[in-house]
Amino acid sequence: MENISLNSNTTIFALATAMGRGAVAIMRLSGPLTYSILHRMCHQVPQPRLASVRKLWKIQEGQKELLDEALLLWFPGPNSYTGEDSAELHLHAGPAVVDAVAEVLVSYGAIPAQAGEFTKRAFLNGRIDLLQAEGIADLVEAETQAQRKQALEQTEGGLSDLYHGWAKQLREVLAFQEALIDFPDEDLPQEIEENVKRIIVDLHSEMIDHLNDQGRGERLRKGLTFAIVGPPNAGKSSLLNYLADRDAAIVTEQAGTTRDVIEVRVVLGDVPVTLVDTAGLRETEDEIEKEGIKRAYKIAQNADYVMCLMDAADKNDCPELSCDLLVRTKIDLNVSRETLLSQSDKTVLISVKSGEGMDKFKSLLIQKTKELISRQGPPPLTRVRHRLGITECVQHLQKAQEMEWAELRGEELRLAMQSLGRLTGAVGVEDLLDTIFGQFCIGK
Ligand SMILES: Nc1nc2c(c(=O)[nH]1)N(C=O)[C@@H](CNc1ccc(C(=O)N[C@@H](CCC(=O)O)C(=O)O)cc1)CN2
Ligand SMILES: Nc1nc2c(ncn2[C@@H]2O[C@H](COP(=O)(O)OP(=O)(O)OP(=O)(O)O)[C@@H](O)[C@H]2O)c(=O)[nH]1
Ligand SMILES: [Mg+2]
Repeated sequence: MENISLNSNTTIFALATAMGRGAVAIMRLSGPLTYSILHRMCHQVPQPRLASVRKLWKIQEGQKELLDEALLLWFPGPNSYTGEDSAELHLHAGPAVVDAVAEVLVSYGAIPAQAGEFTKRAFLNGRIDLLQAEGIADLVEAETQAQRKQALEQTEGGLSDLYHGWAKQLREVLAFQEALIDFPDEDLPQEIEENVKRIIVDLHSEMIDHLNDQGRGERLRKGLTFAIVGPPNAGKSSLLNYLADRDAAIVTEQAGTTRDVIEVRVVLGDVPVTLVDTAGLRETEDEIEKEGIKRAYKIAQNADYVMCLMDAADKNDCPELSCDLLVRTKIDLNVSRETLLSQSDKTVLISVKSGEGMDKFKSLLIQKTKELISRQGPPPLTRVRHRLGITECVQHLQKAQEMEWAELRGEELRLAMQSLGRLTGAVGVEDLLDTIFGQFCIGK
């Protein structure tokens, strides 16, 4: 708790835009010294929330030096992003301008902000909850429209509403529960006891459904991983290069060309996908190749989708049993009748050389990414933190269902509520804050 009260006494600043890029750099300020710093720098502080052009001055030992002509915004607390007195200095983006302004801010008592500190203050001042703060972090990082939508929904409180709704129901159940404790059993209508049990059962199954989502929200947030595995020379690196639209991996006629794991990030069906090319799977005495093959298996194990590539002329079975798709390659060369006939849902035929089958293959991948992240119904959880919290909550509800005594059941319900409270940030989260906000970029 100590550093929380300390935080609000300091005035922090950070560049909110990327350093060294663009025409304008936005310097953000938040904290109690904001007004006096603005006043010292520009003499006439603009009207609240009214963008105004001002000359920015550095005054030292009676010398007055012009630093920049900037657009200023002054947000008196609590009507600001952080809830504190804040300001924005829209500077010319040259690094020398930014450095000179930062130096003056420090000399006037402001300190550089930590990663995520503006948003952390917004949370500590009750303007947003923890789930919304995480949503903002995701929105800042979103690369695709689908990611933007998911992050925005969380920022707007979609997930918070879901968890608050559950917490509210638990509170009501708890109230019934207290009634059961306070009055002798005989006096209470049977229905109350049954009602309590039914609500717990329903909540429990709703949370299980929320957890059983195949990690859709987390997958969309972080992007998917598609592994390309198979025997040597199957055309794995050729396919990677084709999908990446550049020569990311070395391709040769020699079996065993690729040894390292090669990752390329692409966007498929509005989802960021990391394609991973791997060493060809085979028995080998070569130490380097052995290590590459070990890594290939590990990649396949952790991938969201595994494609096994095999030469269409290869009569062997797929060496990676847990693959999701068998891709028969080089169909521009001689292909046996059996191979052509053996096409199934799990098999596609391609040639990166002639382009044959590539459109169908690509649309299949896009369809797959959509399946892996598609959802209906309530907002999905988007982080491991959420998964752990809801799992904890489910465990308490499970115990509550097993309890004979109302007193013990009440305790489990209280613990279940606490798990939800930690997710929204309503209770006991001091220990989490550094982890959560530390992942933000500076200036957020
Ligand atoms: N220049 C700039 N652009 C930005 C932000 C910012 O801080 N500065 N944002 C942030 O990172 C986002 C917008 N979010 C914001 C949310 C609340 C307030 C705010 O000042 N709210 C006050 C006053 C509202 C009003 O003007 O009526 C409030 O809610 O009381 C500002 C930005 C995205 N764009
Ligand atoms: N005719 C034809 N040749 C192909 C096709 N795809 C790949 N090749 C050739 O097959 C050979 C091996 O291709 P790679 O992409 O290096 O195969 P790989 O699976 O990455 O091989 P390793 O890295 O050794 O495991 C190269 O000579 C490619 O030019 C194709 O569709 N048609
Ligand atoms: Mg290769």
